[in-house]
Amino acid sequence: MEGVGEEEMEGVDHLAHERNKSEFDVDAMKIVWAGSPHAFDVSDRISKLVASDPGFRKDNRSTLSRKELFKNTLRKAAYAWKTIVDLRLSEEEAAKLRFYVDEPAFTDLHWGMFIPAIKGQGTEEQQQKWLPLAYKMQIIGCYAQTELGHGSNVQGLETTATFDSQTDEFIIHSPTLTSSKWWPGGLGKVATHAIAYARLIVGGREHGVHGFIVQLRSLEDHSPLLGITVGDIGMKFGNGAYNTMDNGVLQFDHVRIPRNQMLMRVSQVTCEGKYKQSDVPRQLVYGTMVYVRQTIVADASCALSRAVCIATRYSAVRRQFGSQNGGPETQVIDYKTQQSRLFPLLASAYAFRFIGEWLKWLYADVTQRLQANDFSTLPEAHACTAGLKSLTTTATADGIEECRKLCGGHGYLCSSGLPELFAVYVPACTYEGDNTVLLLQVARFLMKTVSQLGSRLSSKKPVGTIAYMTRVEHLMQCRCGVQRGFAELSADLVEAAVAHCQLIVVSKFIEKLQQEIPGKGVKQQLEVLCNIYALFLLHKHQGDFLSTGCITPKHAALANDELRSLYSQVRPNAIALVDAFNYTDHYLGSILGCYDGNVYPKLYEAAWKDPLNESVVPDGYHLYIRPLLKQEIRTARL
Ligand SMILES: CC/C=C\C/C=C\C/C=C\C/C=C/C(=O)SCCNC(=O)CCNC(=O)[C@H](O)C(C)(C)COP(=O)(O)OP(=O)(O)OC[C@H]1O[C@@H](n2cnc3c(N)ncnc32)[C@H](O)[C@@H]1OP(=O)(O)O
Ligand SMILES: Cc1cc2nc3c(=O)[nH]c(=O)nc-3n(C[C@H](O)[C@H](O)[C@H](O)COP(=O)(O)OP(=O)(O)OC[C@H]3O[C@@H](n4cnc5c(N)ncnc54)[C@H](O)[C@@H]3O)c2cc1C
Repeated sequence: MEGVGEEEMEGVDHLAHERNKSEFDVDAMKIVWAGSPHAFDVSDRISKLVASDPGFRKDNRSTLSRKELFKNTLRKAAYAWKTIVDLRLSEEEAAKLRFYVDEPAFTDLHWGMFIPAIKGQGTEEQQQKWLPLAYKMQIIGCYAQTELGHGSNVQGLETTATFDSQTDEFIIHSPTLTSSKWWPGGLGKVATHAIAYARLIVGGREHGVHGFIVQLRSLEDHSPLLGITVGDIGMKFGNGAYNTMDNGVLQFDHVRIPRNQMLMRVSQVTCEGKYKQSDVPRQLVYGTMVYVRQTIVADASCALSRAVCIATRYSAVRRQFGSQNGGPETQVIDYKTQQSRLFPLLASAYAFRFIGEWLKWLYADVTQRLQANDFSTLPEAHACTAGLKSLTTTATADGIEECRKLCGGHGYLCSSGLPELFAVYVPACTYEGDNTVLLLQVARFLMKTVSQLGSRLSSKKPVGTIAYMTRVEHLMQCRCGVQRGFAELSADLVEAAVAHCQLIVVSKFIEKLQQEIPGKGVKQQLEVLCNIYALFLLHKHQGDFLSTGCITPKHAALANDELRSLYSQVRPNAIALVDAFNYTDHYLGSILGCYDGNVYPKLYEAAWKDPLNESVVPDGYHLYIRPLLKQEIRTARL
């Protein structure tokens, strides 16, 4: 490294003056962010464990070829498993460890979808057989639903599962090219088993899409089993990024599996070839998606807070213009324009944290009710998970990109961590349900509720997240008909669905503030953030609020004045508010966001480590540069 003194690299906290300005107890806020003292302890311990272990180093990802990258991911997954076993980590600690390793891998799908699918849709017997193997990773599973021709339209899947009563087996088959499974993570190169979704055919009759446990690869030598064609679907968006994952393609050629490998909690096929439906609603076949959507909402705040932490710290370090009498220039975080772009994202990170917490509670509640055969809250749980997944992932992906822009040119460097964060995160707007398709589900739920409000026959009063509807006068007077024009009005209905979900986020943030929150100044800071979140939305959508007569122009102006004042209140606390996320430099993976704010020497040093700088004269000079300079280009071999 050239030109950087040791003292500039080590030990000095360049953000100390910012930290000294804060007006609240950061340690208490860390507990609020983590959810509880216990959750903080686990998260803090495990994040430090991962950060201090060279086996989990991740700063070289963008320079590796796909093959090297993938092999490195396999190594890390194996090393993570060894660490989990050696240290006898609990399930909670193990999940945190995978989280802080921070690399998309087949294990996400194994633990995040394969196991939950068996738990949610398998019978007791099936769970007893498969879960111990999966927990010990003696089998590795993926979730194979999407096909080349159909993803959103699950009922349009073409793979078939035909019951053969002679052998007591299902024959799993891909009848067309478009029925090839396409996208499942972990499928391409690793999974030994899949939960494959296929149209069930019994005695010549079709019974819709069901899940089946299918072995794909030999447990001895990993070769595909008879009738299975399987591979990776190729490079995806961004260098490094999600290419650590082996999203796969899979074709079945009349693959036979025993009858007891159909997931039979929701419906069963007997050995005589009888199809039986349990009392539970058919939609429970979609249960794994509801579960994962809920975890995606909980994770959105992690990705957004990470980007916000980077952009906030860097905005306090970066100075441009405004030097007075040769003094320092202005920190860019002091520009009102920077604040008006950054602080709503900081507020969103906190808002999404709390909505994630609440959704976890809602999911646990609906699960408990389902076990007691109470299905009444399932439609609301579906609408909430679908809608909030859509809202939080869209806002988070857009927010990460905005944070990159807030960091100016340096935000475009891979060493800022933001390009990779965006590339890894943005598919969340598509997987587990395209965000528009999911909002249409919310709209459908809202319209159904409105039509019931208008019906004299219905005695149902809306409760939970739709209770407010009884207080909206024109909705109460609405007389159904809404279902008829649904497709025509769908673009507007999607906007209504977003507004409904925003209302949930704001009201749950307000509810959070009604709880006791210990720690000096902590509640006050959260109140400021909550007001920013709500007023920013009001400001952004003031056209809608004004045109519907919900507010007057005077209200709109007052809201905007208040917003500016709130930004000034956040300013001295901004660094402490992102410190409260308690992220290690390893997890952040960003020179711009490093804790000590010593950005420039680190950027300078990192540049010299780039493989292109290994030689002063680049490879290719003699072939392509010198002939150009010497005007010998016509004779050069190109
Ligand atoms: C810890 C981390 C964990 C895991 C790792 C996380 C991420 C790893 C990265 C990636 C993994 C990605 C995995 C995947 O992407 S898996 C594939 C996901 N695919 C989808 O999400 C497809 C989206 N499509 C659908 O969900 C459905 O097909 C859709 C709901 C759009 C339409 O279904 P269908 O046509 O059958 O239904 P409708 O006629 O519209 O509705 C009928 C009825 O059912 C209700 N409904 C629909 N879905 C559900 C549900 N999930 N739960 C409950 N109820 C549901 C719907 O509202 C209708 O009700 P009603 O109006 O009363 O008739
Ligand atoms: C990184 C990644 C990982 C994935 N992992 C898995 C996995 O592990 N397992 C698995 O099974 N799948 C997986 N998927 C697949 C994923 O679930 C689907 O891609 C997703 O559900 C969207 O479906 P689609 O691709 O068919 O999109 P499409 O439905 O083809 O969407 C294309 C466009 O059409 C629009 N559209 C579609 N239907 C409607 C409608 N009714 N009304 C209005 N507009 C509509 C959409 O909004 C979108 O703009 C993964 C995908 C990605 C990108």
